[in-house]
Amino acid sequence: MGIKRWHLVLVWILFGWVSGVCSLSRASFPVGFIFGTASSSYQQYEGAAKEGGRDPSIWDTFSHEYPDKIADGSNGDVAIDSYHRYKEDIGIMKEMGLDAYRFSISWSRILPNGKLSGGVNNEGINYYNNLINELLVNGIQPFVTLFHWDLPQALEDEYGGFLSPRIVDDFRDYAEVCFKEFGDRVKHWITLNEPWSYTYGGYVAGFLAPGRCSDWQNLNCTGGDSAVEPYLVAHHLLLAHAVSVKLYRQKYQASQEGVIGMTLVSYWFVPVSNAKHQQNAASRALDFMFGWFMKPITIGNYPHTMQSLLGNRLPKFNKMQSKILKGSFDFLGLNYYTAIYAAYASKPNVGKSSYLTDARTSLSSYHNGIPIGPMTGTKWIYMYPRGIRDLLLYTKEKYGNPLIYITENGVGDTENVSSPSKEALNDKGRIEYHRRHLSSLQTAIKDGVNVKGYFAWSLLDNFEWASGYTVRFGFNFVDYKNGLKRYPKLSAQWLKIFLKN
Ligand SMILES: N=C(CCCS[C@@H]1CC(=O)N(Cc2ccccc2)C1=O)N[C@@H]1O[C@H](CO[C@@H]2OC[C@@H](O)[C@H](O)[C@H]2O)[C@@H](O)[C@H](O)[C@H]1O
Repeated sequence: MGIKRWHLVLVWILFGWVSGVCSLSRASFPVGFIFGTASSSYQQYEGAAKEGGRDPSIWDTFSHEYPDKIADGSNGDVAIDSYHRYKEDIGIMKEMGLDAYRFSISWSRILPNGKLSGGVNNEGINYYNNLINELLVNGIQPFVTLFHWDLPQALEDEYGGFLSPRIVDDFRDYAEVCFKEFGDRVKHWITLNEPWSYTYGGYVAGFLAPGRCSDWQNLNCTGGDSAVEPYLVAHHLLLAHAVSVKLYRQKYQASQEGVIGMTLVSYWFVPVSNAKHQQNAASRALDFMFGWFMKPITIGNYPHTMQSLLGNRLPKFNKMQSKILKGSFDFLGLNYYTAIYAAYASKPNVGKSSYLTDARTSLSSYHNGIPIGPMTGTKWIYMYPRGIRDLLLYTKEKYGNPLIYITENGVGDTENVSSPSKEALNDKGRIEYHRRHLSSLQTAIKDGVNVKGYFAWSLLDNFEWASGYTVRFGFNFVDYKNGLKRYPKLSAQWLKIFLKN
């Protein structure tokens, strides 16, 4: 029986698929596409919590006062000691062939008591100058986040941190010190990392600092109101962002020629069926997580769904605030980890409101007992690579195709490995996760999404907030029991080859 035409077509398709998937490399992406890794100051990379003139952040307080809220009762006092080892770590980045490094500045290392009036800590300025200079001499671009959740404790004590509008001017003053001191060499600024996570973790569910939520939610919080405080905190985060972008554009951008944006995180929400009310539920879920911040920085106001469902619980922007918020980003940082099913949920019959139920949606990683994607080493991350493309296409279509950098994507291992064993370094699951997400990202680029870079979370294992050191996201293993020695995992070798070709 002769080879039929459709046989040839099938072979051609299979060959194309195999060569596409297997030969994915830097060359699969546009020339100039930036590949990097991401990190943050307190959470993972700095340590030296009490050294170099730094004063406590809310994470120093939270991890020391509530060790039971951290899986292994640990903290970031030493973390992985990048404060002293940054040259070694930059050597690892160079060896891997990375183009850029995203890190955050510790606010309380620059302004120990949070305010400009309290004085600038020159040891902090020196540390970050050394870090930035070492990156640049090694041909690595710094992408700098101003706020990655480690608020100076002094501001939390004085006026409740982001619960108060007073934070807006203090954040702007802090941002200006950074623009002045580092802006001649830092050309990519990110004002906030994941304002949703800071708000949700710190004021809705209470598992992140400062650990606030409604008492009736029985989540062992330190006080708070999950129906009101999250919307106040988010409002002040947005205003702090907007006044800092305005300052940068008015006073520094012309001479320093950098760009500034914000990093948002979102699930991709999959409706449990095509029924209209289920599709609307998924859309509402996106508004309450992504649109909550993306809409204000795009058009200067909150999503209509939030306005109609929340009424007076949602603060309002005045004309001036709306004006400075609208278009307050040159690029969007987008963090994507996983997708989740969204279903319609009726208004809860308990009289109490909470962000947890305000969107009238029920979220689950399972539908009819089937997970949304293969499980991974991290309990809330199910492999759903098409979600990065769907979220990018949604952003392109709904928010005017902005310039985007994927500023975090990654997966953690939770095996209780404590030594750099063969098994611990053999992280095939991480290779599969990143390869599949990069393949999906490549498709999104072909679909016309304006994405110019990808930062993996994370270069090194590190302190993972409520999970402490029990979850490992690094391409490089850190031996916490033996001098924080760094060991490349299999994924580090894979990424090095990916970046070379
Ligand atoms: N983890 C987040 C928040 C993602 C929100 S999506 C999903 C929903 C949810 O409730 N959680 C848990 C959560 C929410 C907020 C913060 C941390 C963890 C999610 O991660 N973002 C980035 O993820 C990275 C990996 O997060 C880890 O994920 C596994 C968790 O067990 C661990 O505590 C967390 O640090 C962090 O290291 C970065 O600092 C952070 O920017």
